[in-house]
Amino acid sequence: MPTILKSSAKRKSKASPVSRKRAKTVHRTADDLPWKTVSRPRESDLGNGLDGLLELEEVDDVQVVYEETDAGRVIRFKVAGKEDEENSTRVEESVLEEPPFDTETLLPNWHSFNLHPQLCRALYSQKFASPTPIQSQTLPLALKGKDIVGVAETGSGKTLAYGLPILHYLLTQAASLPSFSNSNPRPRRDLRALILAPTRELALQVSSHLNACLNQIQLPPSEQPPEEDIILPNVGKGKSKKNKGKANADKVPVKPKLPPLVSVAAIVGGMSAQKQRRILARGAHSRCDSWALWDILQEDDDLANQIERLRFIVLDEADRMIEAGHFVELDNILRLTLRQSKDDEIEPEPEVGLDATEAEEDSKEGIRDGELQTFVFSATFSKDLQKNLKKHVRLRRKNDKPSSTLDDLLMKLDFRDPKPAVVDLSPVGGVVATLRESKIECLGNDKDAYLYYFLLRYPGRSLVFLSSIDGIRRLLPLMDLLGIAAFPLHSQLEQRQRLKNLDRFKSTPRSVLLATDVAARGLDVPAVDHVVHYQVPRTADTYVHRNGRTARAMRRGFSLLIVGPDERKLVRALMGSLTRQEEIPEMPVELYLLDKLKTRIQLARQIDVAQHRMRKEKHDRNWLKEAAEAMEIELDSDLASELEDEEDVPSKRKRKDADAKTGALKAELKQLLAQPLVARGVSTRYITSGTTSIVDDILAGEHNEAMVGLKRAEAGSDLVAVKKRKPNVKDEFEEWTGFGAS
Ligand SMILES: Nc1ncnc2c1ncn2[C@@H]1O[C@H](COP(=O)(O)OP(=O)(O)OP(=O)(O)O)[C@@H](O)[C@H]1O
Repeated sequence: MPTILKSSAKRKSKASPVSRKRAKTVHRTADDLPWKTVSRPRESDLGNGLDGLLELEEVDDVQVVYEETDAGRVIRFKVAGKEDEENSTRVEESVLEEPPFDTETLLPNWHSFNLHPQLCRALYSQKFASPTPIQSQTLPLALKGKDIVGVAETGSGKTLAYGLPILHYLLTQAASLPSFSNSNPRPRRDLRALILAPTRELALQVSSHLNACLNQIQLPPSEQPPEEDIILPNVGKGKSKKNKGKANADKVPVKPKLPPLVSVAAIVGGMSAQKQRRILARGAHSRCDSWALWDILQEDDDLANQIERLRFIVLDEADRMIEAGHFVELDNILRLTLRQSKDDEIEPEPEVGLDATEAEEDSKEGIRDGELQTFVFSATFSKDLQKNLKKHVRLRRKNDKPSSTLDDLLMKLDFRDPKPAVVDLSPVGGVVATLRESKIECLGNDKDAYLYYFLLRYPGRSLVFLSSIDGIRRLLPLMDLLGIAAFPLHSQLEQRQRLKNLDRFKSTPRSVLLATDVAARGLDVPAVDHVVHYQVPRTADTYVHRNGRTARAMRRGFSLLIVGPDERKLVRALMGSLTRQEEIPEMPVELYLLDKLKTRIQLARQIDVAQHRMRKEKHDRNWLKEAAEAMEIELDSDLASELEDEEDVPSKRKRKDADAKTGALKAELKQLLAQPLVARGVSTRYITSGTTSIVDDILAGEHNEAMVGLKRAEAGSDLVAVKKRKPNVKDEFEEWTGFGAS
């Protein structure tokens, strides 16, 4: 039995003796009863997964009443108060007795926005004392109905910048809906807001971020579900004759739970289509969707109609959407949001600049009541694009061609606001102030050793970006053999596995996520210490977004570029594209230790190759037999004996030899891993002697555990001084436009 404490039950237990006394009997569903976990002595811990048997729950002050109804004998649960119904007050009224949320005192920095008190309560409980700059600049505009194009650095709180105005609107609207009553259960809610995100993880993350605000919501008395009793199967013996032949009381369903006031759901690919339809059928107010939505829309006319009546549409990481190559689906969804009457072509407006006076102009207009409001957010929008957006915003499309550029895409958006506000808070050079960048230049073949060195030298949570899935598949077993906790994340993993790996990464403080750029955008893992670019990214935007997985919400972060000889030009071009004046500093490396690590890596590679060969041989031997078994056919006797022959004595011996060789390599690696890595000049025999004394560091707890003789240090604290870039090199940068970089 799950422990579900509905808000009213919670309040009841907290209520003072006076309000308890005044509380009246309230009917609850079995799940809604105020269950409490039964405490038990520690000795009773059975272990072995049997604990679940002992997770008992109990409930107090509940009266079980049997009642004869037309449907037969039913059980009703009554959460009893002290007084009878006539001279009592509804327990929910204790809500009214609670002081309303005092935003002015508790959240003075949010007060001026006049957000719904329930949202303020949620912000307060999440300890969001002040709005971030993008939130404080966009909120007033959004709340007065402006369409917004928002650009701000990674990790700066863009989700709530668009999420809060949506939730505020929906909560305010919900308050004006008719209240519950037995005769008026809340009707199924329409879809009011659609948030499109480029990756599944991002869609799920946005959904949980917004739900974190909704989870705090306490319903006012008028919005509490009607007092409905749960009808459970008839357990009594005496079924009245009268009811025989009528609807079988045993099958009387439990009344469905009423949906919450506002809900957010994620529709993502890789989830069962049935489950997604169920989510939609329940009627979520607002949801974070991705491409999977289009599949459902094609079969659901009702939902398609709801899209036409949306109140909000959001494109999160809009520039990535066009890269992801899903123009067709996106176009189709956006086309549904067009209003027929507005679909006519409108002459382009004269071009206007993006100066301060314009921002003032922007704030004058807005959408009309009930119209669709559009938010487009990203950390990277080119200035050109913003200008084009301004210039063409009123040029509604007549052409039905799919979008291929961000300009096209934005033009597909049916901005109702004649002058959408562009709020551009992108940092100079594209990098947040709390991020430290560095690079290592090395031979391509040495990248593994440098990565390994970095992970040991600066233990923490590191997100390593690779440009290919094959690269991840190669690196993963090496990490495993070297004893480093590493998890993969790429598009060829099943969705469940992707989420599981992400969770493992989040919950393992010293771990590595080996990811493709599927993880570059939007992912909010608060404690990522380092981002490593195993390969130099192909565009400046990708560099910015990858780096944005660390140094989020004003925390410190570090990024490392591992640059092969053939990538140096690319790095220069990247810096030019970001209009950087200074070179990225070099990360210092103890080359003496690096050589030792190379030996380990070499061994790990040999083991991996040997294991791979063995697996492949086994697979080749077995596949025909397995295929035959799967198809339930018998192999031709000649073929069968041929396969048997392959199992002859010499090949068995060969396999045994190979096994032994791999075992020996593994033992050697194990021995190497067990030996401490000792920095040059350190005596391990007499730890107080040598050129570097390690005793003091050990006593002060400042030593690096994996590398004896090196102090524990934060990545970036020991970077080599930065050189100014040469002017002639700068010219070369400026010519480069990146590989599809905006
Ligand atoms: N007002 C606030 N005060 C403190 N923290 C906040 C506030 N608003 C949001 N955050 C936190 O900041 C973190 C980053 O927020 P969010 O994911 O919205 O950033 P973002 O700008 O969308 O980043 P990206 O561009 O990488 O997608 C989140 O963990 C969020 O909970």
